[in-house]
Amino acid sequence: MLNIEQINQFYGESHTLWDLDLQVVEGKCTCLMGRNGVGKTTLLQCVMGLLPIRSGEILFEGQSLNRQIAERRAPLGIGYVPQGRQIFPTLTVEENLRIGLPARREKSQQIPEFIFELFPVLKEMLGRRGGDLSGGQQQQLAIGRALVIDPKLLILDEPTEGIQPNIVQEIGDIILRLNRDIGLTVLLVEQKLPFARKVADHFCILDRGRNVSAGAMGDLGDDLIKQYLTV
Ligand SMILES: Nc1ncnc2c1ncn2[C@@H]1O[C@H](COP(=O)(O)OP(=O)(O)OP(=O)(O)O)[C@@H](O)[C@H]1O
Repeated sequence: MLNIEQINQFYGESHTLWDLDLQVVEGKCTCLMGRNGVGKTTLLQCVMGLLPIRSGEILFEGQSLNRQIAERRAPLGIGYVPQGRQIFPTLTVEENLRIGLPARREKSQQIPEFIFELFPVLKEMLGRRGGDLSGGQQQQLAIGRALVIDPKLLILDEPTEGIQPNIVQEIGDIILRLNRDIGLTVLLVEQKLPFARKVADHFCILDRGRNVSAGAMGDLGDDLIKQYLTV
């Protein structure tokens, strides 16, 4: 569904992503892993059109995203939950959710009810300002906001970062439900190994901007973990 082919990315003169390939298979959950600073967020931002690539190609459903502006991603069906959530703190929960409505593939003025089935807390807090929510509730809002566009591919950047354990569990269950029951394709960055093992079918490990290993989650063994993931 998403094919990244030989991309190179630079911050100024600093070469950050090197000839990087990644395949995200339709209907599966792929977890991007690696230590801090290896380029995971940079890669997601390239996919979202928020950072330019110098060479290579990013294809979504066979169509090149290289020359498409960032705003085209949502109408094509790519939902994005950025690192740190980036909800609008002074807007209400409802206003945060409504932001995605114009980008829905099937136009609607209504926030889809299934978002409130997944996250009942958002319905209870519709009139609250985003900034007044707890970290876990903000993460649920960020995921809900990405789902408003009715995505085919959901991209999440460290959805469990700084979240209390019971909400981490809930977010894991929701990713599983979206992926396995509803068939949504998922690409996520995740550093917590048990969480990654629970939700993902495939892994891809980055090290210093390169894809150094990829495969089925069941094949992620101790050697790889020791070499590339433990601190
Ligand atoms: N705006 C920027 N300008 C210059 N260098 C940057 C910028 N953002 C990130 N970098 C550098 O690019 C490299 C990759 O960073 P990136 O945030 O993509 O890594 P990451 O794997 O997502 O790390 P983390 O797990 O800490 O979020 C790092 O060396 C980082 O310092």
